Amino acid sequence: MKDSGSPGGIPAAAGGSGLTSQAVDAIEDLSGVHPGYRRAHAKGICCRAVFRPNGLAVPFTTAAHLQEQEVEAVVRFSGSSTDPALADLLSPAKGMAVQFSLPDGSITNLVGVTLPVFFARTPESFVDIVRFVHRARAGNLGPLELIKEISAHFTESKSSFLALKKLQPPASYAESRYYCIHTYFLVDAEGNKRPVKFEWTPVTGVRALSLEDASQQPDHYLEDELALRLQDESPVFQLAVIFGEEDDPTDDPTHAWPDERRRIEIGNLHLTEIIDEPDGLLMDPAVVPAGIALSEDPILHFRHSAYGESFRRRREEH
Ligand code: HEM
Repeated sequence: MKDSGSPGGIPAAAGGSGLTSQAVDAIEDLSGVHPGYRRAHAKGICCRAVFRPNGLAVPFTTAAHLQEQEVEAVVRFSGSSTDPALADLLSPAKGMAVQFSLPDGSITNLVGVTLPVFFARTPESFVDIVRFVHRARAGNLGPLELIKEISAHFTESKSSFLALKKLQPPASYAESRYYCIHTYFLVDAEGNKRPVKFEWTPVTGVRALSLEDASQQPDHYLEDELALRLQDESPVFQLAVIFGEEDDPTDDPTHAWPDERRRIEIGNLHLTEIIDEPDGLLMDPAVVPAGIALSEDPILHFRHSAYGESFRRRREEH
């Protein structure tokens, strides 16, 4: 467990190793520094929410927010770009980060995106790929040529870029499915550990726009749409856990598990209202409570220090 009790989940390791700074520098190079903004997923909108667990996770985990008591949460939806001004349509992958407030005053986070797999297997290859993208863009490659080039150089990125190519523009942040990608372990009262992945699915289903419709939307249509929607309704996401089996990799975020794995719905998240971003919000996916353990996935561990470093930089700029 990492820092789950610290205020706002601020990692003690902020400041980071050489590789952490290199990774954050490499992301910054993509569109320059935008003072005060997150170094990735810069553009976003926050909501207040309530998570109501249904008790079906109780045999598998002692995690406080997955028992039977409802907990408050903050949700931040985002576009993946490093540029906070980029139009929604131009950053294809979207994020949904959820921070649960646990009964003992600590927090835990689940961070998802609209792609089922990540493009890098290790922090080192993350840095190589981001630098490669930067160089290739400078050489004026179009988006499809860029994907082709990256897939040719970095075979581990293939599944992720295939999924990216298939992504359609979402109709709404509230009508998209979000994958938390990494493996975590649920830990039961006897200490038994089971590998799982988490997924958020909107109860009203997933809906995309045609390219023609999307091209007519205003630049910030997803934020506008969510704000309007929340005036009339309270969108609901189901949280699912998917159980890994014997040979399913638990340390590789570039690799999806087979579709037929056992899956249970363990609770519903109700979005209630749009709010300003709470001060000090940091969605570190490595902050987990008792009852959940991190897998050995090196990307999951690296995100702890990279998010801390981005947090430190954006806070200093305020
Ligand atoms: C080496 C791998 C990765 C690095 C270096 C990285 C880097 C970052 C950074 C620097 C931020 C901004 C953090 C902040 O200032 O609070 C961020 C945000 C985010 N990342 Fe990653 N990331 C990585 C992998 C992933 C993966 C695998 C996912 C998919 C689940 C993901 C989804 C997100 C989302 C949704 C946000 C926005 C969080 C929020 O709303 O606060 N990232 N990432």
